[in-house]
Amino acid sequence: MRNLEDELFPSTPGKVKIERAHAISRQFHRCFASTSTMFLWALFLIALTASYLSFQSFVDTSSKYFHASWGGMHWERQIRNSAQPRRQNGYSVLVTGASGFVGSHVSLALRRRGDGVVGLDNFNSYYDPSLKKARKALLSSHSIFIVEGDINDSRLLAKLFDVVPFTHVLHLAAQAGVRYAIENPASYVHSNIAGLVTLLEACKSADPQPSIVWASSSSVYGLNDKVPFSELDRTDQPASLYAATKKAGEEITHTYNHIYGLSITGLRFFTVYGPWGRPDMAYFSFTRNILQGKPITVYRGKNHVDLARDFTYIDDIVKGCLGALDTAEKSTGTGGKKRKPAQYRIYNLGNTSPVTVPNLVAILERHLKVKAKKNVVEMPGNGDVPFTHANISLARAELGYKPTTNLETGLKKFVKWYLSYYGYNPRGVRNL
Ligand SMILES: O=C(O)[C@H]1O[C@H](OP(=O)(O)OP(=O)(O)OC[C@H]2O[C@@H](n3ccc(=O)[nH]c3=O)[C@H](O)[C@@H]2O)[C@H](O)[C@@H](O)[C@H]1O
Repeated sequence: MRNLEDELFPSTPGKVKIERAHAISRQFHRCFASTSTMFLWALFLIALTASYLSFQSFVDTSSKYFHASWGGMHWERQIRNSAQPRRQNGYSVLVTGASGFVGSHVSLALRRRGDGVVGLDNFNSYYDPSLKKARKALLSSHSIFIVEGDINDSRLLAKLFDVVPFTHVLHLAAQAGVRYAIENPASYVHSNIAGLVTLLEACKSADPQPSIVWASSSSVYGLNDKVPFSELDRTDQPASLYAATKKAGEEITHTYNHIYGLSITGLRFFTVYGPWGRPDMAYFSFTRNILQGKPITVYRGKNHVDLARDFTYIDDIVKGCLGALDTAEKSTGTGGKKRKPAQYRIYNLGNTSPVTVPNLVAILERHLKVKAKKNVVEMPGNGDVPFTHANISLARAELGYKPTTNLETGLKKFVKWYLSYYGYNPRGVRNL
């Protein structure tokens, strides 16, 4: 039988062979000893790495739930202060999307008349978050505190309702934009459906339950061609996923009203524009491009028919929101159970005088004193509808809603704001 020695030194003779074999054996044991030490070290390192990784995942998971940006006594004090009404029988309103266009305007209006306001906004990057931060700074200079968080965060919502017995929720947080839904459909489901349900769940469990006023959209009329659009018209032919999620929101809110007794008012906004507006909207991006000398794309409908919108000025929309809050009845549920039927309403908030897109451009050219480079193209089939036109009889009768600003005047105010905010900076970036 061949031994190790023979294997290693097949030709080594006698004693030398034996001594060398011992030496080899010592080496082998040393080597084996060092191998097992290495093995132990390796085991130790693996264990260390594994515990580090699981610690990391614990930190990641916990940070989801114990987010550093909210919680703590100081934070709660800020929330309570901000929610405190400064007038008799004033409201405590939770405004979602408070750093958004409509949200920031209504928050300021509520604060000015002495209501308490707490904002909630996730500051997402759908459009320049620095504009949202600037709106937040404006609100904060009026003692309005905005929580940075998402409406899908049920723990955060529960905490907010724990800290403040909100009388009202003005729900304006949403994924806006009709055409962007083609690019990012999931974000519409996330914010306009999942987020809405999370918020309603929190409202239903809150004690007391708040009254809810929320932003639906003129887009729910979709392919409806009966003008002007009335709340009684059909809304089952959406032309975009955005419209479909807003319509779904109307059905979802109805369910929560029916089962849990939440008082709910949906407002169908018609193409809202004005100072501090949304850079993704046509009037805003046209202004930027015209000032930069860049071409603008003007969509045109079938048979060369111009597209038209019932453009509605922000101050009119603010009055409509306040009218809805002021006429909202209390929710009727408690402990998650309805005690009696609660109010459920839907209103158009439009201007009632549609203007074509080429006309919008002509007004901007006049106010900016610059001629636009127009690129007129067929309307792509990406969710647009040819026209919108609101019948506002119901809102007028029940909310006292009465729009007073036409597009000419409203755009003048917008341009004035645009130039003061961005300056004449041709890159459309804010001068600080
Ligand atoms: O009422 C609503 O519920 C919605 O209003 C708004 O949608 P819209 O009415 O589509 O406004 P907006 O994009 O300003 O386009 C205006 C017009 O310019 C045309 N348009 C647009 C872009 C362009 O590059 N060229 C162009 O011709 C375009 O074809 C259209 O005819 C909100 O964005 C939306 O979030 C929702 O609130």
